[in-house]
Amino acid sequence: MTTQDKTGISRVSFEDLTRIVAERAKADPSVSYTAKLMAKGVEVVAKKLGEEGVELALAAVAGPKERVIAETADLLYHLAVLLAAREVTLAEVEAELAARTGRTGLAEKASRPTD
Ligand SMILES: N=c1c2ncn([C@@H]3O[C@H](COP(=O)(O)OP(=O)(O)OP(=O)(O)O)[C@@H](O)[C@H]3O)c2ncn1[C@@H]1O[C@H](COP(=O)(O)O)[C@@H](O)[C@H]1O
Repeated sequence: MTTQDKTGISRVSFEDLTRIVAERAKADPSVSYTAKLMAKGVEVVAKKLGEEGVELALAAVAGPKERVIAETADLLYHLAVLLAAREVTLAEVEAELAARTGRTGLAEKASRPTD
């Protein structure tokens, strides 16, 4: 699920991360942080997501770019865990995003050839 771009940099997409998290949620909590966190229940998962959000906000205001990147990765991971805990699929979120894009008409503009 890790891919490499043209410059050889390894990447994991958010979509792939949600798949990894969904898979690890079924693992033994003694070997998987994901399974251990999910076993604590949605309240703990939600609290963790809130903490990571605050950490990213603080880094954005006063931290170096590397810290913002690291805190964003933490936030995205914990968001993936929260979605798994609430059995929300990324496809459902993407459909909501598409509906919003449709409301602004930007989807039509993006696909229309330039004048
Ligand atoms: N992306 C992540 C990821 N980001 C952060 N973390 C963990 O999130 C935890 C939270 O960081 P904290 O500094 O708050 O740590 P902590 O105080 O020990 O955590 P708590 O006791 O408060 O829960 C750390 O233990 C990190 O290891 C992650 N754990 C897992 N993943 C991904 O999930 C996959 C599966 O992981 P396992 O479930 O552990 O197999 C991995 O291959 C990764 O791709």
